[in-house]
Amino acid sequence: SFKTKDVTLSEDRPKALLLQKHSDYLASYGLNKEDYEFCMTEYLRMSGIYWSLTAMELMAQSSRMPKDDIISFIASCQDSESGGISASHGHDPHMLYTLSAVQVLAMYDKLDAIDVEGVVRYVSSLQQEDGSFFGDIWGEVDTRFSFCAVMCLSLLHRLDAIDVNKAIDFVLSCMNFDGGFGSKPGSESHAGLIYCCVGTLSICKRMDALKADELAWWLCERQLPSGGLNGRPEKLPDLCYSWWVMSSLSMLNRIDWVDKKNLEQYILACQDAETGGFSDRPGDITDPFHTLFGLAGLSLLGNTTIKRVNPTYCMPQETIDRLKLEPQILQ
Ligand SMILES: COc1ccc(S(=O)(=O)N2Cc3cc(-c4ccc(C=O)o4)ccc3N(Cc3cncn3C)C[C@H]2Cc2ccc(O)cc2)cc1
Ligand SMILES: [Zn+2]
Repeated sequence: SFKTKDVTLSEDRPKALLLQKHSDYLASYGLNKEDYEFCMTEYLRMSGIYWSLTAMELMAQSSRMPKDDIISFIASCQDSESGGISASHGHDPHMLYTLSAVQVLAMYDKLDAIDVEGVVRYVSSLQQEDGSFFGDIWGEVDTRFSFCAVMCLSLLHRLDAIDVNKAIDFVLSCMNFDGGFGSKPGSESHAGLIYCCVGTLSICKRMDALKADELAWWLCERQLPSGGLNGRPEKLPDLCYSWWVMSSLSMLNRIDWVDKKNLEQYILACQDAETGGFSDRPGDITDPFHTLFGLAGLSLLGNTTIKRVNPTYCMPQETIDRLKLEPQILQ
C-alpha cells in the first residue's frame, strides 16, 4: 500500500517556544572542547559560529557569545596568500566559510578585522567563464557557491568585482520545467538549491526571471500532513527545509501559500525540552544548524518574541538595514 513518508506529532510534544533553553544550549555549545560533537564539527567550525551567533542575535542573546575570541579566530583563519577564509586553523579556505566569516563580522560591524580586499580577490577568482563559481580551488561547481559569492560580495558592497550578468545567466540555466532549481544545469529541483538561486536573483534584483507561480506551487507542495516540509517529493519532513521553503516563499511574497499554523506546530515539536535546541525531526539530536533554522522559521511566521530575520540573507533585518542592503522581494 502507498505510504506517504511523514512523522506523527506526539501529544506531549513542546507546544511553547523554550527561548531560555535554546539560549543556554548555544551559550554552552563548544565550551567543552573535548566533547565528541564539538570535535566532529571542526571542519565546519566557521559556519557553526555563524549559525550559533545568528540564532543568539535573533533571541537578543548575542551578548552571551565570546565576541572578541570569535573576531580574532576569524582573522586567524584568513589565508594571506589567497585571501580566502577556512573553517578552522589548518584547514583549506573555501567559499562556504569565507561567507560565514563575512556574515559574522557584518553582524558584529567588525569587517575591518579582516583583509576585505583579499576576500574580494578570493571570491572573484572562483568565477568561471560560464558565470558559475567553484567552491574552492578543487573546482566543484554548484549554484550554492553562486549564492555564497553574490551574498558575500554584496555584504562588502563589492558586487562590481564579478560579472553579475554572467552569474545570473548561469543560475537561470539551472531552472527546471517545474520552476525550481538544482545544483547544475539539468539537476533535479531541490528546496535548498531553490533558496540559493532565488536568493541570488533577489540580491541581483532579477526576480522577474522566475516562473513565480509554478515555483511557489512546487514549494507549497512540500508541506506534509504533520505540518512539516520536505526538500523533494516523497522525502521525510526536516526542520531546515522549513527555512529553505519559507524563505523562498517570502522572497516570492507567497508565504501564505503554506498552512502557517500547522508548520508552526511542527517547528515547535522539533525543540528538545531537556537539552535545548532544535532537531531536524521531533525526538532527534539537536544541533546549532537546525536551531538557527527553527528560530528563523518562527520569525518568518511572525513570532514577535524573535527578532525579524531577512529571508534572503538569513541574518537579522537590523543588520541588513544598517548595511543599507535592499534585496528584492516580489510585489
Ligand atoms: C551530521 O551530519 C552532517 C552532514 C552534513 C553536514 S554539512 O556541514 O554538509 N551541512 C550543514 C549541517 C550541519 C549540522 C551540524 C551539526 C552540528 C553543527 C554545529 O554547528 O552543525 C548538521 C547537519 C547539516 N546538514 C546535514 C543535514 C541537515 N538536515 C539533514 N541533514 C542530513 C546540512 C549540510 C549542508 C549544508 C546546508 C546549508 C549550509 O549553509 C551549509 C551546509 C554536517 C553534518
Ligand atoms: Zn535538516
